[in-house]
Amino acid sequence: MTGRPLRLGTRASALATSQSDWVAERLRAAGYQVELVHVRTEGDVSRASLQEIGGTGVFASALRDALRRGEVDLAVHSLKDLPTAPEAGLTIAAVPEREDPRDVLVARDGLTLAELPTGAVIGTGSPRRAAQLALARPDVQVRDIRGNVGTRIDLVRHGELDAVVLARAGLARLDRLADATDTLELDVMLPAPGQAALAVECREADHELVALLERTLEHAPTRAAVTAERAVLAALEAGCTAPIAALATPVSAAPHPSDAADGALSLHVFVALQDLTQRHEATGTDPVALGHEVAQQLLTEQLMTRPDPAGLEADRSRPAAVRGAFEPEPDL
Ligand SMILES: NCc1[nH]cc(CCC(=O)O)c1CC(=O)O
Repeated sequence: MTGRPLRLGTRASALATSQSDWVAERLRAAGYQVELVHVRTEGDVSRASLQEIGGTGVFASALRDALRRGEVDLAVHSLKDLPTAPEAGLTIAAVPEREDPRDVLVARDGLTLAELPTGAVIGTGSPRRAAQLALARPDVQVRDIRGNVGTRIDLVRHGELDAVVLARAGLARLDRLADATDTLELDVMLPAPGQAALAVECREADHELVALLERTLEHAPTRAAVTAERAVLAALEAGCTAPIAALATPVSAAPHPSDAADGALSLHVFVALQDLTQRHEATGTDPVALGHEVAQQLLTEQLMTRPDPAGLEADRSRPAAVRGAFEPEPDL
């Protein structure tokens, strides 16, 4: 690590570049030399839908290959786009402090979600967002869209859609927060597991670099929160294919802010399975155990309350939750 700059592999998209630049700047401020190396990924090249090109991790895999081949030393991912399975030979050496995890609406004429007229068309490629929109506004239409943040906002600008839903963190990183017309509160729109957090990955065997990244970039409360959120995802992915939202926050009921450092987390989870939507909340101190506990509660409840297929067919009056496989949110 002495002498030679650290090679940070990045995709060329505006969001990936801004995230990589942010990490590079932090490392430079700590006294290290960093150079950015552009890596092309299948997710950037292909216009096919994410499901066609293989689902999870299409953006991460080319970066990971470059890491394993030794072409780059570290890579920055949006944590919510990373599959939960650990990657042999690589490690997430640091999870920096997350941004505001909420989703926002970018709507025409400065409209909020509540102000959109009946029948308004809202674009999103995320079954998680579609399911929660259907609950909050059963009267709007959800249209499946793809593309990076700029492309999505342009669909509203050009009048093809009334609104799109995006992660506030993505807009913040692109310095486009001014485009947001409404911040969706957590009781309306729970974010994806890991949303607004970054993962800084490197080779497990680069012990010096692992220690350097941890020292310079790691934020323990964010790591604990996303660990709980991803534990839910990992546990539920095995057993169901529903859209999943999860957010862990430090329990802040403590009378003195310093008491919150005892590590207690509150974990909120939303799952939409056909006509059945469930929300759960639990508190605990062990992130993985907490995630598994909530996943188990959801699976048990689902087995007990799942309506029979005939009932599902007959009851068309309920909000149309999304009937699709879980997919990590596409594009960028
Ligand atoms: N899958 C797309 C993606 N991946 C990360 C972000 C935003 C930043 C983040 O959530 O960390 C976005 C865009 C979006 O969902 O609006």
